Amino acid sequence: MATSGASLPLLTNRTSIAGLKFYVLVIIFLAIAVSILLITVLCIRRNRSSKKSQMQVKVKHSSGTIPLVSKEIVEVIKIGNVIDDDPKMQKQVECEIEESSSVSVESPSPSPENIGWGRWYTLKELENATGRFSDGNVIGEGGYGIVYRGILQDGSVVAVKNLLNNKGQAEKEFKVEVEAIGKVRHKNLVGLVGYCAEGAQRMLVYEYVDNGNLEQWLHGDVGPISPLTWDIRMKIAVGTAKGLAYLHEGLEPKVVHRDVKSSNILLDKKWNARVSDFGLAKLLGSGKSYVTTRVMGTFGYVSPEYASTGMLNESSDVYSFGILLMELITGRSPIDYSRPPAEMNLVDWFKGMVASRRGDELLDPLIEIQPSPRSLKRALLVCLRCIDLDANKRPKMGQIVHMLEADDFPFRSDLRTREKDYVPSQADESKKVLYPTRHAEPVYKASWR
Ligand SMILES: Nc1ncnc2c1ncn2[C@@H]1O[C@H](COP(=O)(O)OP(=O)(O)OP(=O)(O)O)[C@@H](O)[C@H]1O
Repeated sequence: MATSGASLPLLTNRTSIAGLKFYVLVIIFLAIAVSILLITVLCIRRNRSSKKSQMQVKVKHSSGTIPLVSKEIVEVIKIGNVIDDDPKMQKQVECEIEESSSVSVESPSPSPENIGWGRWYTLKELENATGRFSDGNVIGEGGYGIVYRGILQDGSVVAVKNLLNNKGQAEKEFKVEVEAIGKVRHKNLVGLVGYCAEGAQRMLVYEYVDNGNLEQWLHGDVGPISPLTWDIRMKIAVGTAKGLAYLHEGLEPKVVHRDVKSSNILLDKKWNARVSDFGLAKLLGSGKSYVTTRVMGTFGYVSPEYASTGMLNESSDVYSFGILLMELITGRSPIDYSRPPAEMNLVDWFKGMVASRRGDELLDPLIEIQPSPRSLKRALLVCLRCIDLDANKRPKMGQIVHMLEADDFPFRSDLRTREKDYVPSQADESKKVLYPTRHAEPVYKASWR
């Protein structure tokens, strides 16, 4: 009794904070603490349930005929030249070398009439098209935001990429993307049909490609026999090469994609390849390489010189294309930690197998009908040339198109190389084919368009 009696005057004492009594302050403090706690708990629960429903939606949406791939996108922060080797951290490389000064953060403010190449959509139009961005219309989610399927008022089907707008970085990428790809049209590229920039919202509206992406078909559950036959795989490789050749050689200024990978190769029902996601593309002045202010790409596909120096030109895309072609041949991911250590890195395993003349064992076991040895050798040689450590020795994308299509490649060009550059050993034909000492550059006709 004596104790509580003594504490009462202390509680009723006035404090120096706005002359409030001590007990009032205690009550205010407790109320704030309880509110913060409640808000935190509510936020966590909401977050969890929205993530869960998004996952369910993704499964629902693509469970038809397109296989699912479980994706964990993790950012890898690169310090200096060392790429983090932690397996858990290797899905995505995103290295900030220094803040870009060339790209303005201002929102574009076009009018529907003046953008020329497409349309500026209002938020309302895109809300209507996507059922208010309903979960049922989610196609998937990438590093830049959620992609929705939408039907415009004229009945055309589109993919609406709702960019994460709360990051300055996404705004910059948005502007780069719009300006770089707005006017680009090619049968092997996913066309941008418009965009929306309203308030804080930033959205890109693309043509809809209806048969999933290459990553899903290569690494999803397709059963014991892949629907991607050898011929289909080569068709996808050639189509991708044509799309990239157009970006590199058919535009002025040229465009380097910067994130060539299997999830960015969309497929239609006839297995035509459509290269998507120009979010990382950057316009380049012709004839010069370009030191970019940011290095971006996906781990496993990034060329060594691009990863370490930020030196960017189209040969970085050629390297990534080489990895993609390896992926098509082998059905393996560029980095796969579920494999034995010697096979985790696709490039190392691939080179080792070729060096020990076991090239035919590289073939994806899910391919039922084997390609001809000539066709396989041609593809293997193209891979090796694309991943040449000397970026200057890598072929151009237009040349790659011809190499992949030419019936007599590598045999004719290899013959020329041998005649001109070195005395052939008596080694077997495959060794000669796969290891020319210098790359012959046959004269290619520019027919890749
Ligand atoms: N035009 C399109 N038509 C149909 N599906 C698309 C289209 N664009 C993207 N998608 C699908 O939406 C999903 C997300 O694509 P997005 O390009 O945003 O990410 P990603 O390529 O998976 O990853 P990242 O952002 O790292 O490139 C993928 O499943 C992709 O196949």
